[in-house]
Amino acid sequence: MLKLGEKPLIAIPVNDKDFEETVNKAKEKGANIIELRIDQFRDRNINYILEKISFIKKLGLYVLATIRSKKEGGTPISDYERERIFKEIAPQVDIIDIELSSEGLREKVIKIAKENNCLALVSYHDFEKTPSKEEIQKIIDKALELGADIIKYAFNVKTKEDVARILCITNKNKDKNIVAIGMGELGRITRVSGFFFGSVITYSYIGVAFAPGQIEIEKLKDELEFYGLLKGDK
Ligand SMILES: O=C1C[C@@](O)(C(=O)O)C[C@@H](O)[C@@H]1O
Repeated sequence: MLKLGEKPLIAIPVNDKDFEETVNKAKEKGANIIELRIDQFRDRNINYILEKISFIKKLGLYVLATIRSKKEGGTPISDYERERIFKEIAPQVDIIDIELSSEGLREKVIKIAKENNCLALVSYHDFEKTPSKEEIQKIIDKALELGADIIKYAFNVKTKEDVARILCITNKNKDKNIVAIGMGELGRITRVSGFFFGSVITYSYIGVAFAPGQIEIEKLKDELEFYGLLKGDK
């Protein structure tokens, strides 16, 4: 099983366009996790998805399965379809991502993850703002109450105070498995510095960024190296 917190983990989101080329490059460039953004796949046939998972695992990379809801930046897929896909692929993946806002489905998906020895990653995205520290703490506490193994929050950063708030609340919760992301240019710094404050995974990219402020993997690795993070120093 994936060990969190031992060293910074780099996740590369992919869809099924240029899949093998991107995943091979991710392996070559030192990524640890491939996030399958199944919501962006052109084909969501189970065997097609399982082939992708097998390709990733043969390279010794971990698989994070995400079927992002429309309201949090994904594409329109029914909860029934999302549950069906997660059920079918759970035995083969390492982490499953489900939004805190997917009420009803979230409980089922967390149960599916635990029944299949996957880590349940409960995620929260706010593309408008960075909430208050009290609101962020409520997000963390609710995710934990639901049984999350990992809590991810990705907020739109508008000010340096937003950056400070994200890092401080992450530091306050560093005993938990937190993935802290400040989205946008100003938030970019969190994608490296988050590891100093307890964040366990950062999302990078090869080719085209999946979200605002992502850092290309070679530049990210240089920055992690420069700040002594690759040695596991926190
Ligand atoms: O939730 C996240 C984080 C992310 O949005 C980012 O900001 O890097 C990228 C998404 O693919 C992933 O599911």
